[in-house]
Amino acid sequence: MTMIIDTMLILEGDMPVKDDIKRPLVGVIDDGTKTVRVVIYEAERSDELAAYQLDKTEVQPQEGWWEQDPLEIIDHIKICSEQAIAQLSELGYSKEDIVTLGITNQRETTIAWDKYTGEPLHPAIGWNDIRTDSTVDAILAKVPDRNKNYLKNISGLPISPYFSALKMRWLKDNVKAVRKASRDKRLLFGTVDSWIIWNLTGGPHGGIHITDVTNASRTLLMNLETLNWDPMLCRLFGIHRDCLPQIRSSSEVYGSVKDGSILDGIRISGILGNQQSALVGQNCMLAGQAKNTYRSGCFLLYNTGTRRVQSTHGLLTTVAYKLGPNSPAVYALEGSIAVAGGAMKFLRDNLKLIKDVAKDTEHIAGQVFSTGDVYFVPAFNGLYAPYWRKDARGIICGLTSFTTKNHIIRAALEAVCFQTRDILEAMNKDCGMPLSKLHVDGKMTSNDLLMQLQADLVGIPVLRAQSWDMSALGVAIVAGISAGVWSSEKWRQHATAADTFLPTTTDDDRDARYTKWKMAVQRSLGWATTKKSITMTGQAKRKYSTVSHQNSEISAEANSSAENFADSRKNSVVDYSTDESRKNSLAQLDDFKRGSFEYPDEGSRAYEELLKYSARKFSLFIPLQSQNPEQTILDDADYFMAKKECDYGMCQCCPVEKKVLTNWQSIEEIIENDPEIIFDSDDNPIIVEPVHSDSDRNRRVSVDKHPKPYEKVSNQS
Ligand SMILES: Nc1ncnc2c1ncn2[C@@H]1O[C@H](COP(=O)(O)OP(=O)(O)O)[C@@H](O)[C@H]1O
Ligand SMILES: O=P(O)(O)OC[C@H](O)CO
Repeated sequence: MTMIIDTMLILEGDMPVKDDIKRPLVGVIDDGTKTVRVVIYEAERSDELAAYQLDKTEVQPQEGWWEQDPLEIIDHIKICSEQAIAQLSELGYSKEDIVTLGITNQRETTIAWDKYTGEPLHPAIGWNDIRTDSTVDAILAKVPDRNKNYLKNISGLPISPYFSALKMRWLKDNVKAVRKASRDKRLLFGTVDSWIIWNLTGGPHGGIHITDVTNASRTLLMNLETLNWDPMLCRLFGIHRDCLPQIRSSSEVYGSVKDGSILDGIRISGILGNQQSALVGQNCMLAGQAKNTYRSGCFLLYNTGTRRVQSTHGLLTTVAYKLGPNSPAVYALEGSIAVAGGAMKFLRDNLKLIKDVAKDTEHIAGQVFSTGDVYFVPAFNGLYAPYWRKDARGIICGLTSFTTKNHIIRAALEAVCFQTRDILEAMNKDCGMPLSKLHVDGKMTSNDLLMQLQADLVGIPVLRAQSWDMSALGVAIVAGISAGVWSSEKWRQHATAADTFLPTTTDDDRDARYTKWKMAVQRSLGWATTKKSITMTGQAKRKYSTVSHQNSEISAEANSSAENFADSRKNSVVDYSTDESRKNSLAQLDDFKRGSFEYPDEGSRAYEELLKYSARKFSLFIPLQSQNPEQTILDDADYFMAKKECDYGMCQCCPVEKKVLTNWQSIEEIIENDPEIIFDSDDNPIIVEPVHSDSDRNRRVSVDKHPKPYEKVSNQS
């Protein structure tokens, strides 16, 4: 084959460029949950010219906690950039051909750092981290009816551990260095896009502290209408605006790289959260178009144009993109699924059922024709949309003596498809119009079996994108548009799906299977009990009683005996590590008429032993106030679930208005009347409460009123 070379374009020593036309290049930094990638595109082209990626170190210091090293992200970016740029020379390009950079990133993951030293003050708290369970409860306690949707009208989001405001609050409450930096006015907060851009543009030496509307819309601090930090939300979560980045559009020139790295001098002109970026990459830029990205999690975004649709079925309202400072924001409804590909890694790493995620899931699950009625709900960190149940936990149900690992692996794949159907059902209800086809992307979509199952279980064609990585492409387009090298119109012609999977099932089959899935979901709800979160969050010393189901009254006399018993044991070292000693300790408790039990001092060996073994072995721990002499474990779970339904506004019994209404006046009141904990110069907590005069007590606080003066009430060391 003869290759025609355009000598005008080729410098001595260079290899020919693709199509013999040398185009400007657009670089993308894509920080995902598990990997950092640098991709380089030719402008107006969806093919990757060069790419390099590195895996990140996953740190799970406790159950449910997911941390990342912010400095590793920056180091990986440097290495990936060097490696990707090195590939360019073989293609007749050089670094100088990169005219601009776009940044796309895992959303919600939160970093706190010192603006003068650039040091991270804590590892990044991952989007899927649920350490903030108790922070959520504390915030819910402040809002009427503990309604998790109370802030949805302003922010588009429910109050959930998923979003950054909760992570920021946790950092301020739990990390001394963060509190100190806040007091010294050195604290900067940001999602990963902000951290990366601040570092690229100079860090402590003039780095710019910015984010874009898509990332900001995932913090629970941005007002969806003003597209700015909402003063009420900032006060409710106790986050000072000075710590937060400036919110910019998704497509404009923000500045240039000034970090001495290989990228130095290149301008940055696009930022998009990775799911919004995939929406653009999939060319779903008209209202009514939707895409689903299957990676560790799975995220279905439905473009609603410039209209902000308020979901009443558990979806989020989020900013899809804003293509320039003067362009209008385009919004989307989002269904977020916490665990999709993550379940495959669980099968590989935890259950050891497979060795290679990509090969084995498709091959092994394909050896059976169905799951044999097995359902797998991978609610490892609770369930996101449309349920928003942080108390859900993973289950595999329907096991029989015929079940094999093939059925379980197939059930894990189907779980991704059923969760997608959950989202589509909610979207149909919110938008009133069923989706006619589903555009898909993400690494998992290379699994043909999964794609066919998806079409079969949702009953609409599934259109797989040409490349799995639409997230990187999306931000390349918006960065290219603002740099004047990419026209979205021209690019649209390239945006065709590679494969289509058509449904092969009947409506009845599909619906019967889906009904069973919902039964499985029901069974996963309410599983995480208070006992569990105590173990996970390290909250200490609460009074619990071990409950025997035949046991009835706890008289005042019994209580006082139990207290004496508890007092006498509080500081003694108890060994709970053997069955015998646990049995003895329980027998002793029984001797004291199964009364209240005081936890030993936190940090003592007895305490550690108790946490270690009680979670697994003790019959049941529930708070004293909730005792019900008649109850069985199942009754207790039912009670717990019914209560949560109401708390979370998911029940049928509460009126709809109650679930979505946000009353500005009462938010103001909540903030005004909420005692706040601040810290003195020695880092001792001081509780301050608003000063109330008698005449204040019955008066509603008006919206535009300045905060009341605070009075120091007590010192707690
Ligand atoms: N062929 C496949 N079949 C099923 N699951 C897959 C396949 N390929 C990748 N996965 C899963 O998809 C996810 C891919 O995620 P990836 O895009 O690498 O990272 P991120 O965590 O940054 O989203 C992983 O959790 C992996 O288990
Ligand atoms: O990196 P991913 O694909 O896991 O994306 C995570 C999402 O942005 C979380 O909202």
